[in-house]
Amino acid sequence: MRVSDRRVLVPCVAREGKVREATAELGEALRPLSKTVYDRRMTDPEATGSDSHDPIEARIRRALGARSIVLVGLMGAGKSTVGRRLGSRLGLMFKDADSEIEAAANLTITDLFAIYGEASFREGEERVISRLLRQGPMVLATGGGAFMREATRARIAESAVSVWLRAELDVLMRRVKKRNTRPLLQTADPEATMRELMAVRHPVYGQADVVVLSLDVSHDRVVQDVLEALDVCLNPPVHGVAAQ
Ligand SMILES: Nc1ncnc2c1ncn2[C@@H]1O[C@H](COP(=O)(O)OP(=O)(O)OP(=O)(O)O)[C@@H](O)[C@H]1O
Ligand SMILES: O=C(O)C1=C[C@@H](O)[C@@H](O)[C@H](O)C1
Ligand SMILES: [Mg+2]
Repeated sequence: MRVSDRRVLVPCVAREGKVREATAELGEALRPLSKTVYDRRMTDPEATGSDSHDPIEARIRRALGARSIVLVGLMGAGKSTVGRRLGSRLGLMFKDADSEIEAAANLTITDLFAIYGEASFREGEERVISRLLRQGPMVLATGGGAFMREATRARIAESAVSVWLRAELDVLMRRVKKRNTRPLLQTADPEATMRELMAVRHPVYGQADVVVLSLDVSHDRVVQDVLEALDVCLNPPVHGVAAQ
């Protein structure tokens, strides 16, 4: 089953640490049981799709196979810092597209924008992400604008599970104030700029497979929310099937 196939996969939304399933286009009864769950249900009709003795990290790794986890979202959402911790929980390599672009160009993003302009940065970003996606499985933190590019979204859908780290404006602004290395926010009114970016980008970030709120809580709490949301998406609980 492909995660990008929304006809069969339930998009998941984590709200305030509590993972819940959003709408599924297919009814629950149409979702096939895995052989293991089917066997377990012979003796325990209440059994669900996940095995409590099987650590969440192992379940996710197994369901991912060769696919990567790609984090998307605005500047300050936590893609880099949460992503690194997520990679370490899952035993997956972590890559940050922004750092990879800087390494490839031997320039900072600020200098790349200043010398070559944003359009050239975006082309480089598309190429770097495409290369990284071929090197998975990994946890990949993208730059805030990367998912806005259709070709990049298509590549991510083919070879990864995408996670939108969604944060409120005040949380983002508190976080981005720590550094002045983001060219797009070097404006007279960075908060207004961020608000405009939210209006344009949120509908596109909303195409990600999984949405997790990046709340004003510890990094580790957000990592746990991402793991739980991924688990629900990749290993959906089985409900509503009558006992045999
Ligand atoms: N859950 C969190 N709790 C506390 N601080 C956080 C949390 N998430 C992110 N931060 C802090 O916010 C800042 C930005 O985080 P991070 O760099 O991970 O964001 P990003 O999505 O990669 O955006 P950018 O690439 O623009 O920095 C960092 O200082 C980070 O430590
Ligand atoms: O949101 C954006 O468009 C950007 C975010 C950063 O991660 C960098 O990729 C760059 O500063 C552009
Ligand atoms: Mg980052």
